Amino acid sequence: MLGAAGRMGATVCAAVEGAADLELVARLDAGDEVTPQTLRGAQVAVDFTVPSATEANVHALIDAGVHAVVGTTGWTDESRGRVVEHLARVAADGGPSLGVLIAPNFGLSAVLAMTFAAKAARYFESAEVVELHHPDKVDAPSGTARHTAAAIAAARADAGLGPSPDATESGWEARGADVDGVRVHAVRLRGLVAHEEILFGNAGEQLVIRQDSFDRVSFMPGVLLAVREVSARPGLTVGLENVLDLA
Ligand SMILES: NC(=O)C1=CN([C@@H]2O[C@H](COP(=O)(O)OP(=O)(O)OC[C@H]3O[C@@H](n4cnc5c(N)ncnc54)[C@H](OP(=O)(O)O)[C@@H]3O)[C@@H](O)[C@H]2O)C=CC1
Ligand SMILES: O=C(O)C1=N[C@H](C(=O)O)C[C@H](O)C1
Repeated sequence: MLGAAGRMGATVCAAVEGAADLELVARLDAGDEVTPQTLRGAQVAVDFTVPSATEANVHALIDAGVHAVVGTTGWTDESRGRVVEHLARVAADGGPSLGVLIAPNFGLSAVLAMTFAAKAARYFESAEVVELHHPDKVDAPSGTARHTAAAIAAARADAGLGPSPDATESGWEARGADVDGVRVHAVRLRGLVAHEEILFGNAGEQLVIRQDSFDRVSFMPGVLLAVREVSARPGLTVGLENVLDLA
């Protein structure tokens, strides 16, 4: 477990220790090197660290011949592309066929909300995303909101829809972040864990899809499923929806 002392890391360690078919062999945190020695024979590593560290961790895991399950946010098309290239290079050099699974959200309610939103997107003129989190979160907007907005944008483009209507002439800073042309708003509030609302509008009607993770245990079935499945999926997989066959 990389990021073992963190909020997610500690919860994952407890979940792995509670699973009869899994064994927790190493707990690494900030300041620990990721090497075959520190990984202590691990077959799969789980990374819940920080956006600034996760890419280097994944490359170190590939070099160590260990499959990776990654929940940390901050990934871009470019950083994911470098992982694909690294995995291909290792395989071409006769190295192990490794799997890396990066998921912005392991919660079933969040994965389903994103899936439903992607399906709904083509039918609505307007779409916006609101993500709500605990105030100790370091990134904004959330990885889940970015993934959701990107899926909505792709569905709108497929359907030939243009931008959501918006006559705002000034005060753009109040309109949230622009993620692939979809406005994303971030709320930080003590007491919250992780929540998302996806709003769709047409003349005279609205659809709101909302999901709530009230406790980090909500992410554990998805994380454990990914740990069990990642070695059977060589290359890079992005999103738990692919493992759940929802994509
Ligand atoms: N995909 C999903 O389902 C979910 C994803 N997340 C994401 O997971 C990440 C972690 O979230 P959370 O657990 O709340 O954050 P925390 O800050 O609680 O935990 C991060 C941990 O990683 C440690 N760390 C920092 N740098 C390194 C490094 N180079 N190597 C190993 N460990 C390191 C930190 O140590 P220190 O504090 O000493 O710096 C800390 O213990 C975030 O990106 C968050 O958005 C969160 C929930 C669900
Ligand atoms: O930092 C968090 O807490 C969470 N991070 C992920 C994200 O940015 O989407 C997943 C979930 O929302 C919790």
